[in-house]
Amino acid sequence: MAKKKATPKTKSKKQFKAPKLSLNRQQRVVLGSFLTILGIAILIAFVSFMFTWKADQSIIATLGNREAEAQNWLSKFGAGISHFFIYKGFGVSAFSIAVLIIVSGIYLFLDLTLSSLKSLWIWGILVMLWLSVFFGFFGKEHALLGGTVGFEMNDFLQDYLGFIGAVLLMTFLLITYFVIRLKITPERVSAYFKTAQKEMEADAEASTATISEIEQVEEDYVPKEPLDVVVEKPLQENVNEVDFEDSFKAKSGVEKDSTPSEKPSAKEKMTIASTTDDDLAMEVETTAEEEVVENLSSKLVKDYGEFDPTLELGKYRFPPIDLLKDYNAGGTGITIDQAELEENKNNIVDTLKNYKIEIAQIKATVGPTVTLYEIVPAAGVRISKIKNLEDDIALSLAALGIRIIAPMPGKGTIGIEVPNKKPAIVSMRSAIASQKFQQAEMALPISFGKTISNETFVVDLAKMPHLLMAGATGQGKSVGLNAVLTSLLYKKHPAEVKFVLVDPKKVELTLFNKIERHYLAKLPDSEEAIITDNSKVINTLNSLCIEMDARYDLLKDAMVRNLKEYNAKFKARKLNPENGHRFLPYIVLVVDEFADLIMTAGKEVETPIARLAQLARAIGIHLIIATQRPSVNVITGMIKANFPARVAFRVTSKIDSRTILDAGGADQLIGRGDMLYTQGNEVIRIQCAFVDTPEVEKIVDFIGAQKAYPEAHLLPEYIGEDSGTSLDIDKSERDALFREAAEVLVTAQQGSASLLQRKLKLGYNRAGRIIDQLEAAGIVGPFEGSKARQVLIPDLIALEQHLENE
Ligand SMILES: Nc1ncnc2c1ncn2[C@@H]1O[C@H](COP(=O)(O)OP(=O)(O)OP(=O)(O)O)[C@@H](O)[C@H]1O
Repeated sequence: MAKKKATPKTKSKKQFKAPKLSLNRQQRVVLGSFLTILGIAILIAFVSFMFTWKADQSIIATLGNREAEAQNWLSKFGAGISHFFIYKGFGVSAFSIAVLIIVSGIYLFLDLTLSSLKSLWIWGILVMLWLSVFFGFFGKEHALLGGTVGFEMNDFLQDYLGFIGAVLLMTFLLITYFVIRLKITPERVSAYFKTAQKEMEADAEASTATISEIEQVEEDYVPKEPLDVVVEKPLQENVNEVDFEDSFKAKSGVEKDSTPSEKPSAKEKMTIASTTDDDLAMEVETTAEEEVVENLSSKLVKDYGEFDPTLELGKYRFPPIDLLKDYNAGGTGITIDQAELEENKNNIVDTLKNYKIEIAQIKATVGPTVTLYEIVPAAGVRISKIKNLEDDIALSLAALGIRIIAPMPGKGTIGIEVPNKKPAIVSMRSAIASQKFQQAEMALPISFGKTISNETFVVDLAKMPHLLMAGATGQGKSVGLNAVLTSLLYKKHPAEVKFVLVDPKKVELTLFNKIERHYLAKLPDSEEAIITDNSKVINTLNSLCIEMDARYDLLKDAMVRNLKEYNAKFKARKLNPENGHRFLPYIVLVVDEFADLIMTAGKEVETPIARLAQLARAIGIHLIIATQRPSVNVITGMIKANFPARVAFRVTSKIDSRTILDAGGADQLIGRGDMLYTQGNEVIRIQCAFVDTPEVEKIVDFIGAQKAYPEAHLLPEYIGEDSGTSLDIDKSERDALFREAAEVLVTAQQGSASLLQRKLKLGYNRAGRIIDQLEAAGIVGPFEGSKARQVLIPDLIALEQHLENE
């Protein structure tokens, strides 16, 4: 069955894609109406020609003459065209040309599938030629029947084959037509007669049968039930696969609904057929069921092509590479300084010798910022001994940022990384232009920079699936974030990825405001897409959780396991948008300064972040969280467990390095984009690609100047627990302790629920309720994360007045 399906699919694709692509809907309507009207005109002319051809014969030669008068209903045009097609052409069979033109026009006008149209034309013209030649037999008596072409062709055949030969050839062509076009085979003909005969017999029996006889007949059919399964199976398949297309749903619905009434007759037919003729049973099945299954999504794909999510911004152009600066253009690329290499090598060998460590071999790899010296110690030297000498070796090399990797994973050597005296800047331009990035077949490719061996380091954010970034201030974190965002902007269409940007520092990510309507996602009620207010972060995170749940429901409904499969199915038009299905872009949440967020909102932020991190990988929501302070109260166990991919820029202490990487080393980096990356086990040293603010600005300007969506991608609305309650609170429903509570807060000038709990000895819920009532009364300000609310009344006297004036 699968084979069967594949063949017509590819065939039809080849045949009918071209006309689909060349005309848009308006052009189709115009062309369609033109053809329909032209066809009708020709038809009228042809009909008229049947009566007026003799009268118009004389003016055919002088059609250009305005004075000449034609009898044809369509005057000279009608006379001319009819003369050409009927008299000179194919005789009466030329009528089929008019019909074909009308049908083509209707097809275009109604935007019907062109596949059947093409075969209609081919067969129509063949039939016309055959008829024309056939009528050519009578050409001498009736010139109009076969037309000149028909007569001449017939004459030609007769010259070579004789009359009998020509008749036999024409008969053979007729048989071929019946067999190929109408699929009439001897078996079908005999089967048809047999069925007709049986039906007639059954009718006759039924008319004479008594009620008991009918019951008897029904019982007779019971043993043949298994045949039902054969009939029903395709129907079930149909439902599984379809789910999506409403039109199909409607169709299958009709079929299902009609099953009770129609099925018995089908069953009857099958039963009769199976006892007499197996071939008939086959015919019934395939024509009724297969058609529908085949039609489902493939019909839509055939007609409209695969769904293209980028179509709305079809003219979108990706930013050109020239917007990025080439920092190495002036020759500041990686230079191999032989003297420096030699000096470092000697230093390493000498230092190790001082500690009685003999080296068998040493090899250097020069990277952009550091050079890796790989040493193979002489036999019998313990690795831990070298590792312990890390600081001593660093001292004797007089360099900051020495890192010892003992042993090098998978190499059997010990690595000593020594910073270069003249580090090279790795430009974002080179990272983006690299073949590795350009050819990356990844969902969300990120070009981080270059490894020690000068290879561009490209990873897939979708596989990470979340990224934690840490580094002390000024070590390259913001540049790193920009490198991530730039990578995605260079590789992903606005329809494919959306960013949710959280920037409490208010300056780092504001640049991206310009691409709000292209790439950003926001809450429906918020003005700015970039979130700078911590209290709004909570709503956004919860909204992302809602989006996550909604996406899981869609995936479940579509019976797929992840976003990639879902979108592939959607593109193949197997999911019906009317059932809520839509193309799902990846969502990348970027939080700059996570520490700040945790400090102000604590658990309220941590819980949704952890939930998203745990569950969102399959549905295409990926988190990137950056922090200056990688302390354990910021990067909690729960967060760490769900962020296997980590990036560490230089941090100030070994403890911080351990918190972020579960290993030391980040404290020994040299800064300026020198970073360590891990995705579980191996730690890789990378020089982060450098992208400066003006470069990012150029990119967002370039994108921002292009046609955009009407608004930013909207996330689902989240109604926070605290919002909306305040204004509805009725005065009469105020708590008995309302006044006392107001006095406590005004006296303390601190709007906190816990203060009320302590002073009035209340439970948490009641204190919370009173706070809401106080907010509604305008005594305390709105909720501000974990900070206490502002008290809006300065003292008790003012409170008295405020309450009296209410
Ligand atoms: N990959 C890099 N290559 C070269 N220089 C870099 C790189 N990354 C950062 N720098 C240098 O370090 C400076 C500070 O970088 P950046 O602004 O990214 O630090 P930061 O960690 O974000 O600091 P803060 O946390 O205070 O925002 C940059 O202005 C730049 O001069």
